[in-house]
Amino acid sequence: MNTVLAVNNLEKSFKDKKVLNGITFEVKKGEIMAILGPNGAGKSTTIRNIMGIMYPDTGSVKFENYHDIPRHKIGYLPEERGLYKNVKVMDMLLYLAELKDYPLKKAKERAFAYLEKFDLKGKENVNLEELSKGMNQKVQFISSILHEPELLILDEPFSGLDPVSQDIFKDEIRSLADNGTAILLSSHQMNLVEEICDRLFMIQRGQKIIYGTLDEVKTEYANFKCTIRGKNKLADLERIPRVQRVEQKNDVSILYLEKDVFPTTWLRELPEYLVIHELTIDRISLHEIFIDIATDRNLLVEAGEQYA
Ligand SMILES: Nc1ncnc2c1ncn2[C@@H]1O[C@H](COP(=O)(O)OP(=O)(O)OP(=O)(O)O)[C@@H](O)[C@H]1O
Repeated sequence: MNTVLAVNNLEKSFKDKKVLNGITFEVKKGEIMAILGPNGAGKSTTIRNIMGIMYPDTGSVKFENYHDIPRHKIGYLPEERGLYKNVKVMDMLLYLAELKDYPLKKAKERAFAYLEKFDLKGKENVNLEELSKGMNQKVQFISSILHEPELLILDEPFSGLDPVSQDIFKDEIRSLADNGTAILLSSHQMNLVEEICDRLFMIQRGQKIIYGTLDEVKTEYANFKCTIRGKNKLADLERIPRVQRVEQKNDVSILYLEKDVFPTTWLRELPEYLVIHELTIDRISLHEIFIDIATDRNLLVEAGEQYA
């Protein structure tokens, strides 16, 4: 797959506070890459450096086949919403497409089609300030894709959307990638990230923590967890070999297992005194990996794991 965007070793400080420290990753044609991290990790700063809204102290941002940032080839949904107010929906869409040198006739056709797709048919002549927050977000999203960008950067595209709209966004983002658009997306909704992303780049305090395909990350970092329904003493569960920690709520206990546990071997060796009404074994979710990192519980490190 062709690399569309290459971010290399970005460093950025505000006064004497370093907020980006060696950020390096690529976004390839046709893939959805998620940039993840706790609040204040440096995601928006990374995106702003890519967009040329601010400049890094060192490091580079390179676009395939371009020396400078090809603004007409990029679509950008910023974290800040509702940038325009007293403007009609269609006027704003066409104005922004024109700024990207996109043919007017084609822009208009695409705008009508997208408004219909996003359940905004008939809103062409409504002022943006009269639309709900979610509707505004849909219009802003349409404006970021109307000119058929090669690279689409979405900062928190799902925030504030109801589940139906989230699904519409999700399907559209997936279909854009399937048609070749390179997509960089920041989001805190780990379930959605897990559903649509091909690769992810997780940062904390401006530094890389995890970088790889969703499958690689899950296999590498998502240890198994065993959920048992049945009344058991915490101390008994904690004594079971290869159990890293236990969380209990009423009769349900979740046993987080160490890395490289083989579930079949581990299950065979469970002590007979355990009360088990139900038992399931799964890999921990991206959400749990994220929480480990964001809360500095960081079991990955405690387990002696090397970062990717
Ligand atoms: N213009 C600025 N001046 C000073 N500090 C800044 C500026 N912009 C961002 N920062 C700081 O840089 C750090 C990273 O901020 P950034 O907005 O990139 O985080 P983020 O990962 O996007 O967070 P969130 O998930 O909350 O949106 C934070 O500590 C923030 O306070």
